Amino acid sequence: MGMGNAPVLILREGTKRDKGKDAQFNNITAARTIADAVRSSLGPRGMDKMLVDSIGDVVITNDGVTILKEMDVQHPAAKMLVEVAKTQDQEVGDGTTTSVIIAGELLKKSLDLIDSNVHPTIIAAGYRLANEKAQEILKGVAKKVSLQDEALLEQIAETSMISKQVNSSKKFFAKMVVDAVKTILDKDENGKYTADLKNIQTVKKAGANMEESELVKGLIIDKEPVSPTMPKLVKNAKIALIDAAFEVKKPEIDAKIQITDPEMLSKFIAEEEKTLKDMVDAVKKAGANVVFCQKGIDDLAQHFFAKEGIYACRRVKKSDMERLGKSTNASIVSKISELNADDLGTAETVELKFVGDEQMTFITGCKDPKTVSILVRGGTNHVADEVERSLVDAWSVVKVSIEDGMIVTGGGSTAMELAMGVRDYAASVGGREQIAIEAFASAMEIIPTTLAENAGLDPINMVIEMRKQHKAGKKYAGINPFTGKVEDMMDLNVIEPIRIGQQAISSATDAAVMILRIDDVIASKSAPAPAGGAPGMGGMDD
Ligand SMILES: Nc1ncnc2c1ncn2[C@@H]1O[C@H](COP(=O)(O)OP(=O)(O)O)[C@@H](O)[C@H]1O
Ligand SMILES: [Mg+2]
Repeated sequence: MGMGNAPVLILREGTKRDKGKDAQFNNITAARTIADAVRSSLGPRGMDKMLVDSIGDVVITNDGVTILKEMDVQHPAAKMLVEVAKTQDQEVGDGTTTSVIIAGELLKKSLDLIDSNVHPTIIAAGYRLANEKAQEILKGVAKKVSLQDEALLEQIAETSMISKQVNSSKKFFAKMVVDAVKTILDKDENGKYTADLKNIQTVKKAGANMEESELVKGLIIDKEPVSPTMPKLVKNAKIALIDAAFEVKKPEIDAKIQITDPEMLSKFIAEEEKTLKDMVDAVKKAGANVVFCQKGIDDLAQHFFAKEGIYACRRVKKSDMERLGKSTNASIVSKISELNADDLGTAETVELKFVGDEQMTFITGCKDPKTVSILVRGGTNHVADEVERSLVDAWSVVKVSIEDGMIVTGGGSTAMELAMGVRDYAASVGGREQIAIEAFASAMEIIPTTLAENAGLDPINMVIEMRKQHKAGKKYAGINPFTGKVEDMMDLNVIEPIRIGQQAISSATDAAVMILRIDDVIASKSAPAPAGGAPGMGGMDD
């Protein structure tokens, strides 16, 4: 046989290749599996999921991004949907389930179109146009919110907590969260507010009712002073941050010290004592009455500190040291003898307080008050963890509402406005994209549909009723999962920051378009098997 007829192998043997509709079908199916996994957790009547990892640790949550992070997703297209949730989490902090459900629905609709021979690039183009229109409509239906609308801001925080275990205490936490965000707020040159959420710290401790959680305007350090004879409360604290040990350096391994007579021994001990005394004196001379040390504090040094009435903690975490530095305006010093008054930070009080049966150090009245700590309580560790996750959602929505100054109503009401607006727009575009834009419009209805489903309602009837009311101009009509009726979400105070929808729709569109445009999947032998590939089929020596 002549060379010209031999097949040219450009891919390694064992490479799996899916082309054309097969590739699209597989990718879309895998991505939709992800959306289906989180669907039942959407909304106030959504269910929680219990996730058990390979070593048996349990997480109970209905937070979309947490569910997806815990699932060990392998398929590349499915991973893109996990990315959608992560982006939503980073950019907004809430709406992760929503974003994934929308992406899944856009893909589902596109599969129908592909089946009826609409080319994926046309679908992608239509989705992009529809997304732009949707963003415009969102701004049109949004209402303004300002920093002074405290009740409204609390309402936004409450909406984000309705579907969580913290629901029964949402009023309590909403007040706390709005207070926290307002405290850390910054204003830039243009008068625009920004909130850096890194300035909110949480300290978790199980063993108490969640309403015993506490907002502290300052810092909580999970440490107690090294000696019980030290003061429990220091007012007008002058704080030294030391990144060095209050210990005498042990001699090198091979340097033996020969002690030949008792006089020499006592001299040696006296010297060690003097070194430690000098260290403590250096702190005292600088004027400090509180010391946070990142390293160890020798017993004798502890004794000297206690005698001077200095509050000293050892082995403080580096991240805590940095936070302390920032909020008390102290510099971290790594040479004790060089510590001076300028390096010290200040706070009105440093106090040892009981949290459950443990004691922690509370630093309040700081120089820069733009740091707050929330002491998170819950009956068990699982509850405390879920309280913390809910607080993160809540302060995130308050933050973005203040930053953007715009809100929309939830319960599927805004999604329905988008569905109707985008559908109208489709007709005006015409051409081959029209059908894709219409599909995008219908995909928006997945939000009220899922909310209805999760509340045990008939989704079709509910959506028809909503369409009717929206056509009649009731743009806040949405699903009330508690009464099972279509009601005015503005009246019910179901309010969300506009950024949830903006981000969810644009990243869902991006992901859908990206997945749609793939028509060739080339997986090397070692790559994880795409959906459908049976695992464990390889030989023993694989
Ligand atoms: N009281 C309520 N009535 C109707 N819908 C609500 C209510 N509270 C929240 N929702 C809706 O629930 C959805 C959010 O559910 P959630 O489980 O928090 O998912 P996500 O991860 O997307 O934030 C939003 O569509 C929101 O409008
Ligand atoms: Mg939410």
